Amino acid sequence: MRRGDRAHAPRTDVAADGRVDVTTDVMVDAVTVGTRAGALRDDAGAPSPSSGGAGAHAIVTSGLTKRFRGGQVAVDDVGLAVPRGAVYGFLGPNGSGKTTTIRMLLGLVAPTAGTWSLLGTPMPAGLARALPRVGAVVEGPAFYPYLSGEANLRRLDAAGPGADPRTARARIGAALERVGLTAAAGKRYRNYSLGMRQRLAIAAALLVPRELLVLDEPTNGLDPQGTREVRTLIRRIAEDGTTVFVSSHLLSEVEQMCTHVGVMRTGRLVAQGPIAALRASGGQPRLRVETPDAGTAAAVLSRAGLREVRAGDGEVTAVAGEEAPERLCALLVGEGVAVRGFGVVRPTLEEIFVGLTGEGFDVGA
Ligand SMILES: Nc1ncnc2c1ncn2[C@@H]1O[C@H](COP(=O)(O)OP(=O)(O)OP(=O)(O)O)[C@@H](O)[C@H]1O
Repeated sequence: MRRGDRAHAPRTDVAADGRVDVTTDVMVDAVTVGTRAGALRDDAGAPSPSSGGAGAHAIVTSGLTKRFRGGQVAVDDVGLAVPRGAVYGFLGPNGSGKTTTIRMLLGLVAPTAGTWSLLGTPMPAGLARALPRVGAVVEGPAFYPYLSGEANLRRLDAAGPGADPRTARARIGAALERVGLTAAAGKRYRNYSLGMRQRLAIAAALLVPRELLVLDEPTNGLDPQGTREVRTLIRRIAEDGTTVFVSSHLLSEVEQMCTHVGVMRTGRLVAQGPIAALRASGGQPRLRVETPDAGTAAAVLSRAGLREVRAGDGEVTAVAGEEAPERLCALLVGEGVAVRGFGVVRPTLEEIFVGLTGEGFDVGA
């Protein structure tokens, strides 16, 4: 990962506060961040929507923009690159433009500017060709409360394009099985928990084989149990080879189930890349010592050659470096430091985002 490299078609903006923001159309297997310092990425070629993203990407957008009547820019120059096989977390606070982006991707609303491709097919010309390979739960299908889950799927299946009635039973059975609702197939929809309802919606999207599944906030409003169920299901679907593009306003959730992340803030994509690369970009792990003797501990660690030693109230931190933690612990104790807690901590994704973008990450806002 190199700081300062510029991704494909870089554009430099100077904001009113003098902040220099280098953003890019798209990125590939790397982290791209709009930061004060500039873009951050690995060296890689960039996919382009017009070439269908070179086939390696399920979604590519370039300069995707939506300005609503009245002038509000909901999505501003967004360059997504979603590799095939990824579970891509589209993260951002409420109102940051996630749903509008998803609606544009699926052809539900026309972009004001920009280009995009789905499964290697330039849009919107290829919508009819690509959409049958894309499952989506955006607004949620309308289910009848008095019908069972299975009966609801039967209705949706019959209405689906090209559904062969001879294979409907097997198709519905497989979809229910896939989302873990076989045992509850005969139960009325109105008696389903919220988690079961969400899984049924996903089953409806999977009635035919899909290469890409797009889910808009699938765990919104679910209790912890329902959230776990949906998270597990998403992982399983991805293991079967389907690319999943899932929006969320919860960083912890994205961290738990996604391989890649794109972060939206006020309509702009401010960071994007594999979670592992993003984590690695956050710097080295830090040693954290809880002690009432912070001054002494800091001196001992400095003498031991540790960098960035910081003494706070009841704790000392430093870059962990090469030294074995157990040796450092023994050293501290040997110097008479009362060690109450000792560990090596990695920066959280939230801390990394703040470090990279220079802004807080208040996704709950
Ligand atoms: N049809 C519309 N007309 C005008 N403004 C709109 C319209 N749809 C969305 N917006 C505005 O665009 C911005 C982005 O909304 P969007 O729903 O895409 O965000 P989001 O990140 O999905 O948030 P949420 O999770 O709350 O839906 C918001 O300020 C919203 O009020």
